[in-house]
Order: sequence, then structure tokens, then C-alpha cells
Amino acid sequence: MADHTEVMKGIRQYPGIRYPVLTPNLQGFHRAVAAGATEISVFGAASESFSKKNINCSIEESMERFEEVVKSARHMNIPARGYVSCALGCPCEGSVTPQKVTEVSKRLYGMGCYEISLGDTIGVGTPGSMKKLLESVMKEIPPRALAVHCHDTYGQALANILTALQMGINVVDSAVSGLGGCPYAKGASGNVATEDLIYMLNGLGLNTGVNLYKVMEAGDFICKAVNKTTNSKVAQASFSA
Ligand SMILES: CC(C)(COP(=O)([O-])OP(=O)([O-])OC[C@H]1O[C@@H](n2cnc3c(N)ncnc32)[C@H](O)[C@@H]1OP(=O)([O-])[O-])[C@@H](O)C(=O)NCCC(=O)NCCSC(=O)C[C@@](C)(O)CC(=O)[O-]
Repeated sequence: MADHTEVMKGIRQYPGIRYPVLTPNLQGFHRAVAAGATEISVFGAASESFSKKNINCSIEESMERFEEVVKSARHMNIPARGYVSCALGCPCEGSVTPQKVTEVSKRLYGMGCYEISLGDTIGVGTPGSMKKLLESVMKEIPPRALAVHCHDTYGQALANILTALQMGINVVDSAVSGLGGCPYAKGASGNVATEDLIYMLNGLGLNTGVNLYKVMEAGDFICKAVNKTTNSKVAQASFSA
């Protein structure tokens, strides 16, 4: 968490692009604002064990902390996004009920998060479990305020995202080259690769306004810079052709 000041200073911010900063508590919020953040995110979990591992507090304690952060953010007209980790499974507890995810999502939405991103943190979800999850959460939160955040550990991310799209969700988190992953979810791979997501959406005739070739170039640059191999099937197929 400590390095977001450096990151905010190091990036060139473009108009129309959002740069939300993860702020698990007021200290992080004030640091993010001081570093120029114009959007923040609070990130809770649907499992007690992961909440403890990831942000060192219980779900209830995290909600109290997030209430303070979101209240301060609203006071400063700074949009706040909420994440629910382990929405489709927990590395410690295994299965997580859609009802629990709904309960946490409702708390975040109720305190003023404009959007709730449902995180399949360890990538164990399937279209079947994604459907059940969204059926539960959408009873309490409108689809326009929901996003899905699918890691691709078991290769289900695109299928899960397609299921969500067909149920009316139209905000999807992804990571270029499928980089990332949570330090507290051992073995979990990164988010779905942006390249693969854009390729699928283009194939569905959905115009994202994102240039797939530029994303591939960016992915290639970043992978070389951090000495990682891309997780994007589109990049692997294109660059090896
Ligand atoms: C939340 C804490 C800090 C609590 O950690 P803590 O130990 O309970 O906090 P503390 O208040 O005791 O402070 C410990 C130290 O951290 C500092 N500190 C305290 N707060 C902050 C802050 N906000 N930013 C920077 N530094 C902070 C604080 O100043 C102190 O520094 P020291 O005095 O020892 O030098 C810790 O548990 C933490 O950093 N957790 C985040 C770990 C992380 O990066 N997880 C991955 C984020 S991505 C994710 O969660 C998943 C998501 C969102 O992508 C969706 C999904 O896939 O599920």
C-alpha cells in the first residue's frame, strides 16, 4: 500500500481515464488525496479469513473503516468504488455463499460506493456460480452499479464475464497481459488479460473504443519491463505467428 504516492507521481494522467487508488483506511485515503488521487477504492471481502489476511481486520471492522473513508471521499466529491474479494471462493474457507457476498456488497453500496466490483480473487468461479452470485446480488443492487473482476486461475474468466454481460453487467475489470494477482491468494493468477477480453468483446460486436493492437503493444512493453511472460492467449498467438 505504501507506494501509491510514488505510482501517482510517476504516471502521466490522461483526460477521461480514471485512476482509482486502493485506500483500505483513512490514512491511505489522505495519502492518496495528497498524491493527487481523484477516485478511490475500498476493498473488503466476503470471507472473514481473507479479510484478516488481506487488510488485517474483520469484515465488520473493515466496514467501519470504509464508512469513514467513503464519508470523507463524498465530502470532497471524490467517487468511491467498492470491491468484494472472494466473491466466488476463498483461499482459506473454500466456498462463499452468494448471500454473504450480497450482504457485504449491500453495505458498501449503502455507504455510498457508486459501483461494487465482485472479485473472483482466486479464479475458481464458473458460469454456473457466477449466475447464482449475480442473481443474489442483483436483488439488492442494480446491474448498472455492479462490475465483475475475474481472475483466470482455472481458465474460466472469459466465460464468467460473458455470463455477467448476458445478465446486464457492463463494467469488467481486467489487467493487461493478465498481470497481477493478490499477494494473499497463493497461486491465484492475475485478472483476465485485457487483450483477450477486448478480442472477445470485438467478436461480439461490442465497441469498447479500446485499440486492441495498442493494448498488445503496451502488454509487450510491460512484460519486458518486469520480465514476465504474458498470460494473454491473444498476445501469445499473435506474437508467435
Ligand atoms: C490495510 C493495512 C495497511 C492494515 O495493516 P495494519 O498492520 O493493520 O495497519 P496499521 O494501522 O497497524 O499500520 C501498519 C503500518 O502500515 C502503515 N499503513 C497503514 N495503513 C496504510 C495505508 N493505507 N497505506 C500505506 N501504509 C499504511 C502504517 O503507517 C504502519 O506503518 P509503520 O508505522 O509500521 O511504518 C495492511 O493490511 C495492508 O496494506 N493491506 C493491503 C494488502 C494488499 O495490498 N492487498 C492486495 C490489494 S488488491 C485486493 O485486495 C484484491 C482486489 C481488490 O484486487 C480484488 C480481488 O481480486 O479480490
